[in-house]
Amino acid sequence: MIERLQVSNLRNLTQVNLQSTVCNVVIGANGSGKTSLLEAIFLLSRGKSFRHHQPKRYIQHHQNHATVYAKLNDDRTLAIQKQADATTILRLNQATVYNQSILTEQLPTLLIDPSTMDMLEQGSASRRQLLDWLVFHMKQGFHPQWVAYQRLLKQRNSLLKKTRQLTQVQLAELKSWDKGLSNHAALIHHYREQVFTEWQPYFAKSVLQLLPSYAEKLSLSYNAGYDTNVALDVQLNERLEQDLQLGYTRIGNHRADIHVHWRSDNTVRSDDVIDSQATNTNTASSNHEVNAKLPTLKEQAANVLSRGEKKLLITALRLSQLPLLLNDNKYSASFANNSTSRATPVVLLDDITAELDDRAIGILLSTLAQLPCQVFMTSLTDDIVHLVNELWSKPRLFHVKQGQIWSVD
Ligand SMILES: Nc1ncnc2c1ncn2[C@@H]1O[C@H](COP(=O)(O)OP(=O)(O)OP(=O)(O)O)[C@@H](O)[C@H]1O
Repeated sequence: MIERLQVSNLRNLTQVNLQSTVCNVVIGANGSGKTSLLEAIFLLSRGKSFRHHQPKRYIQHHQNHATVYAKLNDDRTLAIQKQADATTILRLNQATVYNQSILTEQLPTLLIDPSTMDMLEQGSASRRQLLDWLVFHMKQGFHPQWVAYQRLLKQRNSLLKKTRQLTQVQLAELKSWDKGLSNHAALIHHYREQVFTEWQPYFAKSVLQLLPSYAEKLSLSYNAGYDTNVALDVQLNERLEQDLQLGYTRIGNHRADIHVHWRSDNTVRSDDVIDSQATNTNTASSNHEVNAKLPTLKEQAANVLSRGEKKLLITALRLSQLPLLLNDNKYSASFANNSTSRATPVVLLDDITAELDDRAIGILLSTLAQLPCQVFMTSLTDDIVHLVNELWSKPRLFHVKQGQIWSVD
């Protein structure tokens, strides 16, 4: 859990130094710096912003670098410095580290914010990242495979981009990359599929809590990005001509996706049946018939749900990952070996009241309050403070104005 957080030169946060607790509520007007605070924590955990890829966008104007430092409750310290030329300096317990995944492992962050609310309609990247966040934290072997796969994919794509006609030497090189890609792909798919299978019942439970009228109607499916019954290199070989024309690799783990499906109830109530039969004098059907069958409709949930319901669905997708991660033995064991406590996930909830009604906010917060995680939530008003006080003991309340943050208690 983050006990102390220091941020400097990130957007309008010139110097922030705050002591945090399990539940932290950050209140301020539009443009005051609330999201920037969550962005700082996310940057420390993931090495990138959730708003802009280029550091110069979030480094404070006229400054060379932005820095985020956190001291955790077991005295571990984490720090990141991002420079305008995208150079990154990472520190764990004051020692320089060269791999962001080391900090990510120490500080798992889960973001629920309005900008990800169209992830159901967008391309597959954000949905794939959702699954990969879980896989990263639950399967230690996943990350090295993923890094190796990405490296080979990059080489392959730059060759495909360069030419439409391969020389014999290039073809041989491409085939050896494809072999490597195929081996990594099989393992990446294996990890993803395992985690996906474990995730499904947790998702169903979250839907039951957050969207009870859709319980049993919403389901998840995982698409590996290629036909997993055939080795990836065989498929890449078969469609090499098409990839050469496209200039990139069309199939593989990098195209994996998660879909949320909505399925209609295929029965209608008995009185509906009676009503519809009343207009049909020729029918011989009995009025006692209870369940009439209608064809089951199935389509992408995004086409059916309202905006508020979509937000709840995305919240359910993210929130359902936390109890799974916390119940996962490997996740707990990996931290038991070399530290006094496992990493407490940090949930970042931006603009909590946007598009959610009071009932949904109540369910979301009470679900979070039951999980052993740390929460930073932002809000324009203090309407939620009363509820937060009921659910958490000693939450901390912060006010933000023009990049200045102070604790109210
Ligand atoms: N690179 C930058 N340097 C300095 N200030 C910046 C930079 N980028 C953005 N800002 C400013 O930082 C301020 C804080 O933005 P932020 O998105 O954190 O506000 P917010 O409190 O979350 O607002 P809202 O409630 O409207 O979402 C904005 O006023 C913005 O103009």
